[in-house]
Amino acid sequence: MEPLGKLRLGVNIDHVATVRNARGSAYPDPVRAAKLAEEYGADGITAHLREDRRHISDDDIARLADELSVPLNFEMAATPEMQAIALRHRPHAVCLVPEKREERTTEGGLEVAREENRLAHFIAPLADAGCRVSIFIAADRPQIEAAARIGAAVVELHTGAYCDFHAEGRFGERDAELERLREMATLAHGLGLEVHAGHGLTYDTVKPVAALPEVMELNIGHYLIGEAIFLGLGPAITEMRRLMDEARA
Ligand SMILES: CC(=O)[C@@H](O)[C@H](O)COP(=O)(O)O
Ligand SMILES: NCC(=O)COP(=O)(O)O
Repeated sequence: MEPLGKLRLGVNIDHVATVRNARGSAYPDPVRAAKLAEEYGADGITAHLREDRRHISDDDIARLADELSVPLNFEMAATPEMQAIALRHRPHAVCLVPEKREERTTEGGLEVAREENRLAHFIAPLADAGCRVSIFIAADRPQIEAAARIGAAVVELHTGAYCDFHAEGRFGERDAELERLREMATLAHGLGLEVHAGHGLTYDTVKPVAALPEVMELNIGHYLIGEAIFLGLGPAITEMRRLMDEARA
């Protein structure tokens, strides 16, 4: 299958806020980073307002919603508090993610199959408000089928396991996970869902995911913010963009 179009890069700026919050200072400002990312070709900005506010703050979301020129992808847990915040700011996209307070980072995808009824009601007002509803999801058939049934517009496939296997040198398991991502991207696209992917992607792992023809957007943050220490944020994004384009050519 031919690639379905230009692969968009969403830059996640959460971990600029992590550095800021380590000192309780006003800097570095994630909104400034988002604007720089825009200048360097980010097609969108992703920010995750965690329930514990460990990085992005409510004020960051308000400013991002007001000040960005590219679409904001607002990641949040499926809670009434977060729904109210999303309805106040009406970002371009709302991506529902699973959250556990004790986790270091997002573990696995959202449980949709067992919560179909609740989630169908939860996303309806968001869609009515004009937000594209996305579900951060494991590469798992029943979950993807349930996401389609509840009327989500987008699924974002969790690439964390694929990246972890690569980092640990478990290449057989990495390749099996990539195959699962490939099959589930095809399934999701066939069900009418737009397919995104992200979590843990690096210069070493991005190309095989970028080459999946149904994937329309990658959301990448933690690695880019780390590379920004060495290269600067703009050049770090430029290099990621180059690798994505190379994989897609
Ligand atoms: C859902 C997702 O993959 C990102 O939001 C990522 O989780 C960044 O935030 P954390 O590093 O706090 O998990
Ligand atoms: N949804 C994934 C995302 O926004 C970025 O994840 P990461 O690159 O910070 O792991």
